[in-house]
Amino acid sequence: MALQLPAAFKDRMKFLLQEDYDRFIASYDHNPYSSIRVNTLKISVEDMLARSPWQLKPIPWCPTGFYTESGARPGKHPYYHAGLYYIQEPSAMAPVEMLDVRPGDKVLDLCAAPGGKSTQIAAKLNNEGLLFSNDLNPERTKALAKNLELYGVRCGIVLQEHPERIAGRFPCFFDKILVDAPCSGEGMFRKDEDMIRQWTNESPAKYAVMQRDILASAAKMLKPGGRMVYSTCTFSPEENEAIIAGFLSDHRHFHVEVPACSELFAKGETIRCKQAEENRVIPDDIWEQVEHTARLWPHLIEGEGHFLAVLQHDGSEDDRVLQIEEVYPPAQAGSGHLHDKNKSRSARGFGGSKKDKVSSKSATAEQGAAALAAYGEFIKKHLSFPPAGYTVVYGQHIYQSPLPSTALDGLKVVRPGWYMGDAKNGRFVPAHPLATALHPQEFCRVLHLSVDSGEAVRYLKGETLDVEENRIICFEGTAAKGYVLICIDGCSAGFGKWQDGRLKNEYPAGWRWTSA
Ligand SMILES: C[S@@+](CC[C@H](N)C(=O)[O-])C[C@H]1O[C@@H](n2cnc3c(N)ncnc32)[C@H](O)[C@@H]1O
Repeated sequence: MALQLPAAFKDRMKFLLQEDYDRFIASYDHNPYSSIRVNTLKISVEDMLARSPWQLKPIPWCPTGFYTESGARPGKHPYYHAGLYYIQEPSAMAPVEMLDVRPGDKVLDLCAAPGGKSTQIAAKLNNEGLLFSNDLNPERTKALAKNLELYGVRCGIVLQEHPERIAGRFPCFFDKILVDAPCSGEGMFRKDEDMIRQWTNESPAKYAVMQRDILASAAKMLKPGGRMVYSTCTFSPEENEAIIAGFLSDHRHFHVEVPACSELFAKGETIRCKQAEENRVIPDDIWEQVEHTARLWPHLIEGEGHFLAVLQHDGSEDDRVLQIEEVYPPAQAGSGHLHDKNKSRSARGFGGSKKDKVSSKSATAEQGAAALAAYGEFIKKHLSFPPAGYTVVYGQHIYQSPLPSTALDGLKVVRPGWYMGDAKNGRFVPAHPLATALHPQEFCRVLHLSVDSGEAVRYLKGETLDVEENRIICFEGTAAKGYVLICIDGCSAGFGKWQDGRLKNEYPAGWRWTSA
């Protein structure tokens, strides 16, 4: 075993696993597994299998997840830049599969960055419903927002908030909540040696305090009859079974559901956990439930170490909570309103800098109305459908949001919705995330580039391309000149602007292909 595991960690694992310890330690001789999850917002699993440059082997607990063959470099392929798949560790795909997300659900991903599980939830929503993706870490929240944009999410809101503050605004609101908690990361030691360096014998107890608080806040936001999944990528029972046992003791209106695919996973570890929790009186019926939690052990499955618990609220339909449309009746795209930034603690648009931002004072009602009118015109001329939800304007940035901006007042908002573009001098300039969330048939001008011809990579590098007029596919009555949706092997990747045989590249500088 080449990895230097901390002695205290090995002692803990010996106590936890007993006769299975040797098999567990032998798993560190195996390379970590590599896998991708197909982004069904952009491409079907069948189509991805048909055009995959690598051999793909199904992951048993995730119908859209596939192991990649050794030597595959999925991060260096144009399909990655077009958001066709997310590179995600196999075990990390399990929690969302157990959340049972359906189109139309209101879902909260409370510890979401960098967005692996949020993009998985979004694919299950199929852009119908609402996804709140929150994380406390500002840097990680930027990566989260970028990933949601790359993967074509239209119904997402990104927050950077303390869970308790969100709970204050959205009590009993969500149908489904994922708490993929910050943890000591023991299950990731094989994949990421940094996690070993950061680990100390005190880490599990330190994280357990945070996990208890985050889960308690989450419970306040779940509607009666709703479902939560709690997950970690660590082995210590203090952060796993003990958190669930404590939670059930304090929340008797929840029970643990046996997860789907339970036959593939090991049961929760209650014997050792009970011994460790001997100072706390936890009734036997709770320990029986804790057994229904699941452990993904690296010596038993092809993936890294994970834990998950499905927590079902016992409430009934009688405890029905108002639906979004009842609280906030839908409005037409382009008929939104200016957001008063003084009421929001922050709102940064994609690519926006402080310099770019129009202060709420200078963004007068007149300018706001002009911006909205230009946006409405653009939508009518260029899109085949009216985007759902509310049009909200933060400074010069225009978003289409599943909620009106007043619903988010007082919260630290990173993205209030689908970023459509900017109002500049009375004009509307479309933004990159508008393009990445569109399907080819939804935009008035489309240019298809193929990976095989090399044009896709040239576009992703930011090059200007020579393109004959007859290659621009237009809606009836639309001229070839103007904004064009660029698709790579049929999936949207960004915008270009066509005129007189030249395609000006609108792919953002910060996203460009830099590989050789
Ligand atoms: C395991 S990671 C989440 C991984 C993510 N779910 C994914 O699939 O990409 C845990 C995250 O919790 C965030 N975090 C830490 N404390 C938090 C808190 N009190 N509230 C919300 N998020 C928190 C961390 O910044 C970190 O990004």
